[in-house]
Amino acid sequence: MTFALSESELRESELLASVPTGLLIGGEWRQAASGATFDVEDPATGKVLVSIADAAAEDSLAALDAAAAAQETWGAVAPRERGEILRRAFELVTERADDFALLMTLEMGKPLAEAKGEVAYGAEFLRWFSEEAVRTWGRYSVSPDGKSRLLVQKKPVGPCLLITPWNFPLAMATRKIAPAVAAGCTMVLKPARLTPLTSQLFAQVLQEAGLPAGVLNVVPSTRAGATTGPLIKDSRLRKLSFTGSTEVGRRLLSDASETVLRTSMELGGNAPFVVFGDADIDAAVDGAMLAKLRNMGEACTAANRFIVQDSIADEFTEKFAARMASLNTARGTEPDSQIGPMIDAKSRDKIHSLVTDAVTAGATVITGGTPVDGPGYFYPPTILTGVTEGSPILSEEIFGPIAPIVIFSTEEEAVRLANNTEYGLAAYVFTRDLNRGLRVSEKLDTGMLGLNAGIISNAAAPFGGVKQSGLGREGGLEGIEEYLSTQYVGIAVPAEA
Ligand SMILES: NC(=O)c1ccc[n+]([C@@H]2O[C@H](COP(=O)([O-])OP(=O)(O)OC[C@H]3O[C@@H](n4cnc5c(N)ncnc54)[C@H](O)[C@@H]3O)[C@@H](O)[C@H]2O)c1
Ligand SMILES: O=CCCC(=O)O
Repeated sequence: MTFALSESELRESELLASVPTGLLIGGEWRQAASGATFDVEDPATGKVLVSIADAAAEDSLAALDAAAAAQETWGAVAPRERGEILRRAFELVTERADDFALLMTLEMGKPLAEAKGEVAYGAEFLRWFSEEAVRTWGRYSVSPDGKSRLLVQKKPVGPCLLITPWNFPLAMATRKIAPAVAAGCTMVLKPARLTPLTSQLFAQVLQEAGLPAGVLNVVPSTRAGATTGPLIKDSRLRKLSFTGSTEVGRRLLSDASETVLRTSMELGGNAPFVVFGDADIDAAVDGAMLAKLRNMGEACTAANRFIVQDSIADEFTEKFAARMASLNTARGTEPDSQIGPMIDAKSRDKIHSLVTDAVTAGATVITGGTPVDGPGYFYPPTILTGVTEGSPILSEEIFGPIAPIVIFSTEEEAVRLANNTEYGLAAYVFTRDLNRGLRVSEKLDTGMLGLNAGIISNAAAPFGGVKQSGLGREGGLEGIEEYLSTQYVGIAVPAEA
């Protein structure tokens, strides 16, 4: 007996069939040397979407050979030409926004509307760095004693290893690839094992946009450490840019120290969301929904701890809980889906154990708190009150739609609670008092802060953290600097004619 595919199933299978399944090495799509492949699954159903080549060390070394061979020629390409490739890639990604969005929803689970938001956000890095490619300024100056001249010039840092996470499969890739292209670097990209398909499609689009062979090489793999380790030890590699957990970042930093490899580390977060008694409560609830539920809470910028002043805590909690409880949890391809599945069973189970530990320690569940039955790794939006200080849910990155609320009474206490974490990526502050907002922003140890704003990500802004949230910045004027090295040339005073 045969069953006809529905229109949406047909669209999904056509799109999946169009994604390259090989490794991209030196401009060619090829199988892994061992012939190994791995399955990519849909987290909403657990079904296999497609199988792709599984790179091992010999493949990633071949990718580095290709990147190293292409570096000199690529570094000499005119900045305007590099910028125009990025601009064409921006246009192609934008034209194919529906394909990229559906692919991300299929492999990562986020609702289609969110996936479309990520396409727009991810594409902005291509546009932004297409404009920055021609602005890598050096300088020429007279030395203070007048006895020489100082020329400072910027050069591409050289072949880079880029390692990306699963939560924003397009934007985390474009945020690294676009500045590397703009700066004239060649690359080996190792996308996350759980979401390699978006990077595969994006690499194909870059080829269409005119990126020369060998500039970008892509090696999806199930053995991340074994595949990338030999590259980190190889003196031809000049830069490692990693986005992922603090735990893995710490390990990579240690490995990179052997060759004193230049690194950028975009790591985990534990963002406080502070609401003062003088805040516009409805605006704070709108902000809380964005800061907590963007990407179902699977974002490094996600509000992880809600720190709310006692005078407005009941009103804020009631309004926030009503909004959280009203959301529809469903496969991201369903038109009414607002919350898709968590990425995998391990992630869903970790979230649930943080919730149950908090409850055992005395917290109250206001809404949610129980995994959704059935296929897929769904967890409902959840609010906890009465969470005790020292509870793991306040110190660990939750990475799910859970909002623990703690109450404070003075500004000093709010700052102390907010800073009580090893992380320092993002924070959010809601107050009508601008002076207070600025005063508190100066006291919070984070790389980024939303003042009366629940979303801060922007290609034109320097994204990154302090403390154990990482090193370096992506996006903004700063982003291209991560891919440039500075060379100083001391020049004798020009001789008299
Ligand atoms: N600061 C940021 O900009 C930012 C952005 C997105 C995600 N993140 C963080 O990423 C984490 C979620 O992503 P994840 O679960 O994919 O993180 P992860 O650290 O498990 O994996 C990230 C990437 O590193 C690879 N990897 C894992 N072990 C490795 C090893 N030993 N050697 C080399 N590569 C290795 C993975 O395959 C993946 O490609 C969260 O902590 C989140 O906060 C940070
Ligand atoms: O997960 C963290 C990255 C999210 C972002 O770029 O806004």
